[in-house]
Amino acid sequence: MPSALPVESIKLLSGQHHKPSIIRFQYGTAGFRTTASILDSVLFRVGIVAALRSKKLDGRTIGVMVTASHNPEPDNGVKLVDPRGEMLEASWEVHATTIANASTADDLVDALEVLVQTAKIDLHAPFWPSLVAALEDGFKAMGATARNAGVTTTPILHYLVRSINTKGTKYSYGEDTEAGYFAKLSTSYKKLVTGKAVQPPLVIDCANGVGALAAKTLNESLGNTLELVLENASTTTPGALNNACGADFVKVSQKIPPSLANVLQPGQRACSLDGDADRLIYYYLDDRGAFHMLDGDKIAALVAAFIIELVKVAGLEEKIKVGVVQTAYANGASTKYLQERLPVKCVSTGVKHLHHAAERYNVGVYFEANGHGTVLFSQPTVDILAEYQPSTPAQSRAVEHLVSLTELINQTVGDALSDMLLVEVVLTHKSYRGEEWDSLYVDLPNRLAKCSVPDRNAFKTEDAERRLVSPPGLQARIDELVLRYQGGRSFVRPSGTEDVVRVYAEASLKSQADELAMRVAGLVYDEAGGDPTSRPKEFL
Ligand SMILES: CC(=O)N[C@H]1[C@@H](OP(=O)(O)O)O[C@H](CO)[C@@H](O)[C@@H]1O
Ligand SMILES: [Mg+2]
Repeated sequence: MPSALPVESIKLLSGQHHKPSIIRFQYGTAGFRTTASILDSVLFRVGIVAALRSKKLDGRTIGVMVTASHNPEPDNGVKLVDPRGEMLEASWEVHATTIANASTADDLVDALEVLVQTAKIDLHAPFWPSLVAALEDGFKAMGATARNAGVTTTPILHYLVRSINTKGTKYSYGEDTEAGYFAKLSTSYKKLVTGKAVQPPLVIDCANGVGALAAKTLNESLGNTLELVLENASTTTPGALNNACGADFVKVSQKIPPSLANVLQPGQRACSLDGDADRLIYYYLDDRGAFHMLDGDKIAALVAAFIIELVKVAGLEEKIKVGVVQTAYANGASTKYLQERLPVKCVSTGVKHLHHAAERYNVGVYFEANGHGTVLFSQPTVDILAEYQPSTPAQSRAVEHLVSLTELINQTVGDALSDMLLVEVVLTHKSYRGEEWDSLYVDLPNRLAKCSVPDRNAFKTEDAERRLVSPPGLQARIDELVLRYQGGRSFVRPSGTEDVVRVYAEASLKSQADELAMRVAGLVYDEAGGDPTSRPKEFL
C-alpha cells in the first residue's frame, strides 16, 4: 500500500520534540511512564499513534490520558484508550514502544511506515473528533481534530470514549459529556437505595488529585441520598498529589493518611482514591483506634456475594454465572473465601489481564488488591435481564436492581467513584458498617517489598506470575524459605511500571510475613547481583 503519511509535517514538528538520546521508553501497564521532564517527545509521538489507531479503526474516537495516577507528582504517564473505553490493544503497545524510541525524525517516519504497512492502515479513513489534551502537535502533524476533555478522571475519559463511539446505536453507553456521566451514576444509585435507610456520611480522601473535582460534582448530584465529606481535596497545591494520602499510600503503608487523624470518628467508614480516581481503598478505625483496611479483595468479596444473591432471588442462577478474577497479590484469605462460593481465576498483574479474563464470565468481577477493578456484564446477560419476565415482586425487584447495577458500574475500566457507590449500595442493602463487611474473612498478614536489581528483565515468571522460571534455581530457594513459615506464601516478579523487582509475602503472623518478605528480598538481591555496599539494611 503506498504510504500517505504526511511526512513533511511529521518531520517538521518532530524537530520541536527531540527524543532524549540515551533513554529507552517502554509502553507498559501504565502506558509510557517516567519523569515528566523527559516525556515531551513521547507525547508528540503518542499523538501520532493515537491518530493512526483512530484511522485503523475507521475513524473511531481514541482517548489519551496524561496522569501521574497513584505516583508522586513529577512521575508522569500517558496512556491510550481504545474505542470501547478499554486499554490499548497489546500488539499496539509494541508499535508505540518502537515509535517512541526512534532516534531521529527519519527513523520516526520509517517506524510509522512500518506500522502503517503491518497494521494495514488506510490513511484516508475519516476521523471522528478525538479526546486529546497535550498532544496537539502530534495531531497537527497528522491533520487530525481533537476534543479536549479537560482536567478529568481517567475513568471519566474511558466513559466518554465509549459514549462517543456508541452514540446513536442500540448499545449507547450514555450521554457523551461529564454531566451525562454524573447523571448516569447518581440516577442509578438513587434507584438502588430507594426506601433504604440513608448511610451516615462517608469521608473521601481525594489524594489531592482530580478525583476531588469529580467527587464534588458527584456529591451535588447525589443530593440527600449520600453525604460525601471531601478531604485532601486541594488540586492546586504543588507536591500534594498522592503525598501521604491516596489509595496507594493507604494500601502500602496499611494506615490512614495522617491528615485524617482528627477527622475520622471510631467506626466511621472512609475511603481513599488515587490521583486519577481509578483506585479505591476503604477503611475504618475501630473503638480502640485500630486501623482496618477494606481493599480491592474485600470489595470483590462484598460485591460478588451481593450480585450472586440478587441473581438467585431473581431466579436466574441457571442462566447467569458470576466469576471473579484476581492476581497473585490477592490476599490468600480472600481467594479461599471466594473459591468456596464461585469460580475464581488468577491472572498476571495489570488490569488489562483482569479485564479480559472477566469478559469470559456472564458477570465478571475483577479487582486488584490495590483497589483497581470493576464488574463486567456480558451483552447476552444484559439481554437476559432486559427480556426476563419475573413471576414474583421479589424477583422483579432483584432484576430491577441488577439492571440498575449495570448502569451504576463503569464497565469500561476500574472507576473509584462508581465503585464507591457500588460499595455504598451493598452496605445500605445489607445494613453493614465497615466492621460487618470486614468480618467476611480475616486477611492474612502480608508484606510487599521492592528490590532494585541490575536487570529486572532477567526475572521471568509462569503460572500467572506466581513462580519464577528465571534466574534458574531461584524459585526452588524461595520455596525452601516459604516452607519454614506457617501459612507462608511468597512470590517474586519484575514490576511492569518501575525498575524494580517486587516481593510479596504472606504468613499467619505479621512478624512472620515481614520476616519472610525480607528474607526473600535479600535472597533476590544477592542472587541478582545487587551491589553489597548498597544492600538495604532491612533485607535479611
Ligand atoms: C503490586 C501492585 O500494586 N502492582 C501495580 C503496579 O504494577 P507493577 O507491574 O507491579 O509495577 O501498577 C499497575 C498499574 O497501576 C497495577 O496494575 C499493579 O497492580
Ligand atoms: Mg490510577
